[in-house]
Amino acid sequence: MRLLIHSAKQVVAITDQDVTCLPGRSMNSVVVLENTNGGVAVAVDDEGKIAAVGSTQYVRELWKYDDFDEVIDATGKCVLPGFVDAHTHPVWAGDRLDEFAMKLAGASYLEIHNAGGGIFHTVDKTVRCSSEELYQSLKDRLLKMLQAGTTTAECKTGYGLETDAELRLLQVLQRAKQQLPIEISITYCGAHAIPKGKTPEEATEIIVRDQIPQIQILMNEKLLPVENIDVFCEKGAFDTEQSRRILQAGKEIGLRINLHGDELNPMQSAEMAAELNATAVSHLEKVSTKGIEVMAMSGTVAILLPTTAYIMRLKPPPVRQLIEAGVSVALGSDFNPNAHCLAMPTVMNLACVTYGMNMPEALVAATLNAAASLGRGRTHGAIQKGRVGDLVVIKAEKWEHIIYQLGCHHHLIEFVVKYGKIVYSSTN
Ligand SMILES: N=CN[C@@H](CCC(=O)O)C(=O)O
Ligand SMILES: [Zn+2]
Repeated sequence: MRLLIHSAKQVVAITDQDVTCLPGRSMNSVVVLENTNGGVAVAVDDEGKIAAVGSTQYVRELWKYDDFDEVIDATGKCVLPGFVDAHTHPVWAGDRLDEFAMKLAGASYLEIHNAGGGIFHTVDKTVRCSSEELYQSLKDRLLKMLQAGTTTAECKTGYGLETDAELRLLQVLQRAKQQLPIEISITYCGAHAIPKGKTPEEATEIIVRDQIPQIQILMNEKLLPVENIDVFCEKGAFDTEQSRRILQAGKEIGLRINLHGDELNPMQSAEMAAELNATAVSHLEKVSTKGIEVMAMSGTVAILLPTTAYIMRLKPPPVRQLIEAGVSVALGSDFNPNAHCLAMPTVMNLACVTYGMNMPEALVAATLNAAASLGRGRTHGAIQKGRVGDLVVIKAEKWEHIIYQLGCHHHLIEFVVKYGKIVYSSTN
């Protein structure tokens, strides 16, 4: 056996049902295991899967301490599932500190983007950088995410745009997937902006006729493990019909659809996504009532990104309406040069304070529902027998402290565990 955590004050299982997500109002409560006689334990087997969860007494009847490679005494502490970050853009060079100052002075995101800054600025810096430099900065960011409790992250390309540049970013992500202890779900986001000198139609054509077929060849040869396809469906980027074409082409080569939609303008992205049976749509500040209804029917996960809305001072998405309609809501950090946040505890706090979510809803959104947005709702995001042993141990007697103590996750998180292996310890 790989790992035993015993005597915990609380183990937040999230659910005790056989489910792959918690939609709508069912997000409102999480299953928390407590036991006044010796606390609660979690055992992880040699394959990194949870073998048992229950009272310490019960788990100790099944195995002896000596049966485990590692044992953690969690007396007075809480165990949560590793966080799943449903939306990140982690491979890029340069920063956008100047633009942060411009936005503070009143410039809008689209004004900066349309003037050739924003994503274009980052693309310029990224394409000049070597793959080794890109990998080193990616590694640094992903390890910081891990230290903040994220054990699985969705990671997008999108700062290459041209075919070779996008393929290079996919390769950098693949190296990270092979070499780092954080689990990565790779998303191809070649349709992140219209490359300079091209029309949206030309850019769409290149993606559909050139980029996607090249990715398909590499996937077939098992050289690139891409999972999702993304498009920035927005005025000034790809319109809804161009987005539909690109996403459909991605779906045809076996990618899950996971797009940026209805963020700055109502684009009917949610309606289009539901028609294509998309796995997830991110942002949704401007989603329509019809869009919410059809997302609930198609089971498309709504990935909300409170850091972006906070930094850009956007009106929040209709979170309560999404939840009341029965949509599964997930959270992502949206880590990118515009929203420089790597920590899901901060994201959960923002979701509660700025989006009016309660703490169980925020935790479900950062664990099980985020896992569902990456096709991992059966295996990740909860502490249940048979699921992956991805765990966070915090130094607090109630799990809610990880949300409540804004900016203090470094002081709270004692261990981060991936597949039953301790991959971060605050004492080392
Ligand atoms: N909207 C598009 N993509 C990012 C921003 C990327 C950037 O500004 O570099 C987002 O999700 O917020
Ligand atoms: Zn994004």
